[in-house]
Amino acid sequence: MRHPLVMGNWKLNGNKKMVSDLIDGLRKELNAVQGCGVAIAPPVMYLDQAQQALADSQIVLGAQNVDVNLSGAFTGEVSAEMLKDIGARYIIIGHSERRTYHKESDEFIAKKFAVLKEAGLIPVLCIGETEAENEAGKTEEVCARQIDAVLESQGAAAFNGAVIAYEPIWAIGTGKSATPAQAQAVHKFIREHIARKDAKVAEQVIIQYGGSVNDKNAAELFAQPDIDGALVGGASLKADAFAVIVKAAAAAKA
Ligand SMILES: O=C[C@H](O)COP(=O)(O)O
Repeated sequence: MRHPLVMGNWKLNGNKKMVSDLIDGLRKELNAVQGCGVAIAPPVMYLDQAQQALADSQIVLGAQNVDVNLSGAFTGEVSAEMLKDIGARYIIIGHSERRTYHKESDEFIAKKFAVLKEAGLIPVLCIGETEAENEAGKTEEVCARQIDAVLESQGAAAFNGAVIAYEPIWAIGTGKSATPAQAQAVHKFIREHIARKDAKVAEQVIIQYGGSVNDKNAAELFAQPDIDGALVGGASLKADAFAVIVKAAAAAKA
């Protein structure tokens, strides 16, 4: 039985006070929630502060990126071992903002996936199509290609214990979420695509939806059978809104 996971991607936002205030708020709001995994991915600069603030809570630390290299002359990078050392567990890779602004390819992201698995960390593999691809009817083709980069290099078993976040790019930060039916159709396709290689792996893999998830639309998204929680951007910066999303996931999958 899959458990939902709601993860907050803080992106390039925050400062020391905000980290402290937001985590205080989350701890209060989410104190008694059960049945839904919760993670936050603050900017790398604040991971240590966040980990200390999360002590003895059920909220798990995550991170927004990782390098493919483990150590050496790679200025500005952060390794899987460093993330592990600091206490992070869920690591976002392949976010469309990195694919776009940092020109990360499917193959490069697949390498990050392998590095994280090797380190015992949990990849949160973001996939999703642009608006033009969506309008051209290429959503499934794009998602399949992005997943295949991992499937073909590492096999279906690599998705054991991993997380996929389906994030249509046209829905990110736009206030225009995919409808529950639209998202469910793509999630079902993703699960079936993996099931062609390994049905057991496909059944357990957590497939989050991301893209303008908020406290108003979360419940109807989570009511869909293949939507296992969310990767939340903007709404993860407010403790009360994020808590409503987490509680909606817990209630939908109880
Ligand atoms: O990683 C999170 C996604 O990019 C969604 O961001 P958003 O909730 O602000 O649309």
